[in-house]
Amino acid sequence: MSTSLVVAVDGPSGSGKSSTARGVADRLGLAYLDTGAMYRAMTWALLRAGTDLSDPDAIAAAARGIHLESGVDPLDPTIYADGVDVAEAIRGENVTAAVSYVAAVPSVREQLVAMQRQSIADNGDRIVVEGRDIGSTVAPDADFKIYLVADPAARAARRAAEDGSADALATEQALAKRDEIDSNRAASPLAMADDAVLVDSTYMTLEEVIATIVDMVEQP
Ligand SMILES: Nc1ncnc2c1ncn2[C@@H]1O[C@H](COP(=O)(O)OP(=O)(O)O)[C@@H](O)[C@H]1O
Ligand SMILES: Nc1ccn([C@H]2C[C@H](O)[C@@H](COP(=O)(O)OP(=O)(O)O)O2)c(=O)n1
Repeated sequence: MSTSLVVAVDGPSGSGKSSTARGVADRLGLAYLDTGAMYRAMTWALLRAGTDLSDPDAIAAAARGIHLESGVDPLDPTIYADGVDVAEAIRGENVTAAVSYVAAVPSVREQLVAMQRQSIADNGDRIVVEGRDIGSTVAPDADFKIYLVADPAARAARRAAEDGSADALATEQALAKRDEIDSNRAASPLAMADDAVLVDSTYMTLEEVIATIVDMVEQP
C-alpha cells in the first residue's frame, strides 16, 4: 500500500492555487480536490433555488438538501450540483459575487468540510487539496502545507487575463472585497496555518511554483 501524502494548498483568490495544485497532483500522481469549486457549486444551486442569500438561516436550511459531487482527476476535474454539470456556470459573475456570503455560514462549512474529509479518505489520503482552510481546518494533519500568495496587482492581472476582462482595476477591487470577507468571517477564516510554508508567486512562473512544491515533497 502507498503511504499517505496529503498536500494542502491555501491562499487568497487568484494566487494560483488551482493551477498549481493541479500541476503538483499531476506530477506526483495524486488526486486533486478544488474546495472553492464546492462552495461555488453550492452557491450556484442556492441561486437557482431562489434562496435569500442575505439570510444565513435560509442558506443553512436550503444547503442541507443540495447534493454535490467532485471529480478528482487533476487533468479533468469535474463538479456536479444535484446532478447538473456546473463546471462552467460556477465561474459566472453572479456566483463569484455571492460565494463569500455562502462560505461564511458555519453549517454550510461543516457540511462541505465533512465531504472534503470523506474525499481525502476515499482517495487513500493521496491527494492535493486546495482552498482557504485546508491546512488549518480540513486537514490539520496534512503532510505538507503551502500558503500561496502573490501581490494584489499580479493576482488581478492574472484573473483579468483569464476572464478576458480589460478592467484589471475593477478585478483587483473585487478580489480585495472577497479577500476581506473571507479573512474576517467568524468560521475558519482565510489564514495561514502556523506550520504552513509561505510561497510568494508574484515573480515566479506557474512551472516554477509547481517545481518548488514538488521539490519540497520529494526532498523534504
Ligand atoms: N505563477 C504564476 N504566474 C503567472 N500566472 C499564473 C501563475 N499561477 C497561476 N497563474 C494564472 O493565474 C490565474 C489564476 O490562477 P488560479 O490557479 O485560478 O488561482 P486561484 O485558484 O488561487 O484563484 C490562472 O489564469 C493561472 O493560469
Ligand atoms: N476551502 C475554501 C475554499 C473556498 N472558500 C470560499 C472563498 C472564496 O471566495 C470562494 C471561491 O473559492 P475559489 O477558490 O473558487 O476562489 P478563486 O478561484 O480564488 O476566485 O469560496 C472557502 O471559504 N473555503
